[in-house]
Amino acid sequence: MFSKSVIRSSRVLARGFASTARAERNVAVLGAAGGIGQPMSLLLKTDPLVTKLSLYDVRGAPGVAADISHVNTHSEVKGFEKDDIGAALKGAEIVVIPAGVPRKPGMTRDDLFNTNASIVKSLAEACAEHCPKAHILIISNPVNSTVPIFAEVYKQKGVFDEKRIFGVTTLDVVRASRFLGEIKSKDPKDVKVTVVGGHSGVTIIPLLSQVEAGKDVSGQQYKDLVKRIQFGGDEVVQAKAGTGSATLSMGFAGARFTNSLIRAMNGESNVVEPTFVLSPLYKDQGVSYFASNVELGPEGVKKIHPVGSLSAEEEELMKACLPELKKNIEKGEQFVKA
Ligand SMILES: NC(=O)C1=CN([C@@H]2O[C@H](COP(=O)(O)OP(=O)(O)OC[C@H]3O[C@@H](n4cnc5c(N)ncnc54)[C@H](O)[C@@H]3O)[C@@H](O)[C@H]2O)C=CC1
Ligand SMILES: O=C([O-])CC(=O)C(=O)O
Repeated sequence: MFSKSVIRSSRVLARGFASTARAERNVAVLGAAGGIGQPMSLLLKTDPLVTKLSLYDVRGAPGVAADISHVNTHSEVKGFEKDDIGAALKGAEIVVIPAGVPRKPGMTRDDLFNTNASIVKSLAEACAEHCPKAHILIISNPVNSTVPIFAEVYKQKGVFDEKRIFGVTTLDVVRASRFLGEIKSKDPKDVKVTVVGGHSGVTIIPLLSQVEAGKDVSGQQYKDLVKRIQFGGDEVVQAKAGTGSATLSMGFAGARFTNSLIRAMNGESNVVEPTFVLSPLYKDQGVSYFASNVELGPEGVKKIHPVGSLSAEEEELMKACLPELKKNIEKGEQFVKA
């Protein structure tokens, strides 16, 4: 699953290992025993760029850690019990957060707000105390609200750094590439679709007009493809029939984003991923967070790319996205301010 540049980067690290210290990259996962947490932690264990993995959950993390620690890669894995979050976060450079409840059929992501807002707020308080400089990768839904919640807690604690808080929207990008590749009979690795906006329903905007393979998709096929990308999460929720939402594909997507960030932290240039961050792009319309292509660097966000030129259809998608996104963001901010 890792790109040629990762393999190159890890070989550089491996070559340097005999004579120089390996770049330490400590990753903590909060919610590590869950449906996403387990496969994502396994993939992180297989990532040569991760050197230490701290697995935390309110239940079951030591067992998951014991299991994963037997995989024969060089990284060290430790599991932490409910009351040990401080120890789990100590020294973490990247904290990936899939803690919280998933959807059941008939629910929207916003229906998760009441439960997950409190979980994310308490985890933000713990991160602010124990690893305020770590990069934070938020997976817990509703991402459009949980990212502002996390940021507001950090502002209150005086440790906010807009460059280090990311909403993980990689699954939308993974789906867009897979679904477009499928209808065009192309290898998804050659079909890179930028997905902008947020992470729920109409706030998800795939920019198909900017991809060679997507330019000529039109009419009903275009509508169906956009709908499938926007509501791909529902497809999985329905198929799982009450037992949860996407976990395995999300584990893959979360590990991919983490790997991209580490490569950028290790000095690789031009590492670009769509992600939901504090953004100037639609600030004038009251939308303070927005997912777009972001160049990553050692300090996190290096450069936020503009969305580029939009087709008439994409302009319409943007009109539907912005008011919904604004509402979701404000709801998250108000939760902490109140
Ligand atoms: N950003 C995205 O693209 C996606 C986000 N999600 C979201 O990810 C979240 C997790 O989904 P699943 O792993 O399927 O759920 P799950 O229920 O299988 O796992 C969640 C884990 O979080 C743990 N947890 C609960 N409160 C915690 C706390 N305070 N501290 C640490 N751990 C805590 C639980 O014990 C459980 O092990 C959901 O909110 C879901 O909607 C799911 C798929 C894609
Ligand atoms: O649909 C859900 O609830 C989980 C999710 O965010 C996704 O699969 O994109």
